[in-house]
Amino acid sequence: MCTAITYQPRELYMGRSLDYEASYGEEIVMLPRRFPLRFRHGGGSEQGYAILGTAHVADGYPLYYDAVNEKGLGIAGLNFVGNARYAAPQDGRQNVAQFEFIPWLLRQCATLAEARQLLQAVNLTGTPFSLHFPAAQLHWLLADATGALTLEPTAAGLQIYENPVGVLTNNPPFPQQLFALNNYMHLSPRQPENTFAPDVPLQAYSRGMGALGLPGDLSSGSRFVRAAFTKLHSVCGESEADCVGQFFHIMETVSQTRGCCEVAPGEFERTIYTSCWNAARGIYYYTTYGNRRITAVDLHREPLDGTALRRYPMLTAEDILMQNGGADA
Ligand SMILES: C[C@H](CCC(=O)NCCS(=O)(=O)O)[C@H]1CC[C@H]2[C@@H]3CC[C@@H]4C[C@H](O)CC[C@]4(C)[C@H]3C[C@H](O)[C@]12C
Repeated sequence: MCTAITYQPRELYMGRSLDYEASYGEEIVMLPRRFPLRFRHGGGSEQGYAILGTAHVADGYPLYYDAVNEKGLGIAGLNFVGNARYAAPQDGRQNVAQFEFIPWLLRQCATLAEARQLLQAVNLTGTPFSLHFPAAQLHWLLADATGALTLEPTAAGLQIYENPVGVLTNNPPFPQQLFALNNYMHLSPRQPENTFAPDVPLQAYSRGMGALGLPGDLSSGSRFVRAAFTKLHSVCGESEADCVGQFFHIMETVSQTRGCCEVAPGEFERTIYTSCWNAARGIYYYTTYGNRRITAVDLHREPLDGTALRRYPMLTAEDILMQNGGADA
């Protein structure tokens, strides 16, 4: 499972959690403007916008999970197993294999409006990257500071939905996830009033009772509602650190603790990493299951006009500051 959100207290922050039982070996990967990209079904580009995100690099190719470009357009791919359908390559159309979708899009689009335009013509194919990597069944959250879209590849082609809450999880398809919010319209960060039976002496005996009924389990549908409620009521401070910290707090409400979701005997899903980028500044922050210290890679400290990928393996060891009893104590 995974959850992706946008969060825009002022500037736009966007990111995702990746929940899985195993890691493929994720790295923070910067693709510079002049990295030559060849597309599987023809064509390529010698240059375009620089991209920063999480990828698994295979044979020198960045298989991106989520990323942002230097213009602030960002995207995250999440599992959509059982519902994603890709097409076969077709003559006369722009054929893009799903594994090259993120670099293909972020390389050439500066804005959501440009992306929306370009997506009209795309034919997303199920072409596998290699025998080792069959096509992942995904859907995507795509956003810039003007808004967010959900992209779902179906048998009828790529469905493009406005995403007014800026949240995406896995199944069911996005329209059903969004519809489910209707069931929770009574939830509130304020204490409830007794409309149940005013003549019965009911009391709000604990804080937080306005959100009683917010689903607490780990299913996709429940994480969607919980992330939306938390994000939409989130209040955050002014500084970059305040906003980034608050973003990770929102994501903690949907994080997976090893042991609570068994996917095979003795195998458990966990939140392998959580990312958060400041779209305008091109700073990519992340935490991992093992290391909760926020680590960052800044696109603008990289050689943007380069030709070679720049790679930073994710840090996965806990980094605990011992505050007393040190050498100089
Ligand atoms: C497994 C992850 C989703 C986690 C998730 O949601 N787990 C819950 C299952 S459930 O939905 O709740 O049942 C997904 C998310 C992004 C994916 C990569 C995208 C690039 C590349 C595309 C290629 O085609 C295949 C290899 C490739 C490296 C992909 C591997 C894998 O597929 C990744 C990591």
